[in-house]
Amino acid sequence: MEFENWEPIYQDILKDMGFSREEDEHAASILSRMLDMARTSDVLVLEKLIAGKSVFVCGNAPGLGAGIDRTDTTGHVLIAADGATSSLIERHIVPDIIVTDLDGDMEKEILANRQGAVMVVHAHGDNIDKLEEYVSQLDNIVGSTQSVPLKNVYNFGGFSDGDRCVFLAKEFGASDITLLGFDLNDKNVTPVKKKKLMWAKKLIGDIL
Ligand SMILES: Nc1ncnc2c1ncn2[C@@H]1O[C@H](COP(=O)(O)OP(=O)(O)OP(=O)(O)O)[C@@H](O)[C@H]1O
Ligand SMILES: Nc1nc2c(c(=O)[nH]1)N=C(CO)CN2
Ligand SMILES: [Mg+2]
Repeated sequence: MEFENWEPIYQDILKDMGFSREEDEHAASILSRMLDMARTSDVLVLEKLIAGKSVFVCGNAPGLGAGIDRTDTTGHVLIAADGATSSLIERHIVPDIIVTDLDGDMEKEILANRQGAVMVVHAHGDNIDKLEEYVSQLDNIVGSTQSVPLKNVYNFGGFSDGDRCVFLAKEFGASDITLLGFDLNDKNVTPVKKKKLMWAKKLIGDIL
């Protein structure tokens, strides 16, 4: 997605959530410098995995486990949103791609990464400590930001991990996208999470 089309939505999200663009941009520049020395993947790897393929995007709603258990995912590309990785790994399923701001079960994400999952690692104003802790432990990393893209830190559109998975699948030309483990009206969540899910509902509704 072109940043000029994403920017007005991003500004609305910042205002609603009370997040700072300056802090997001600071985090992106820190990630960019880290990636100069980290084990990265070419962004074309994502295109190769996704283009023309049928994609399952896994969100971390309580129903994810049951959703996976009644779905045959073989032959499909699996994209896991951060915490959703755990339910997959517990079932010995390795996602092809993990989209993460590094606040899921990182032990499980590192395990999945060692078994081949490409990591789309997101920098924002509130996860600089996580970037410092985990980037050096990961392999096959593509950097992402919700603000202005940099040479090695991309903005595919989307805000929280789940909706960024859907934007990623769209950006790289998935033939179709199926959501598993998404309950965007979940009432058993904190007020901040509720707002994030509301934005996810709007953003996904606009592009799916
Ligand atoms: N009911 C739900 N509860 C949690 N996540 C959900 C739900 N339904 C869909 N999702 C999607 O699953 C994604 C991954 O969930 P995860 O719990 O790892 O959250 P996150 O994006 O890291 O956000 P947070 O900053 O709140 O931790 C979310 O970004 C969200 O889009
Ligand atoms: N600044 C900021 N940006 C975010 C945050 C957050 O907590 N702070 N959480 C997200 C969830 O994936 C996505 N983006
Ligand atoms: Mg997260």
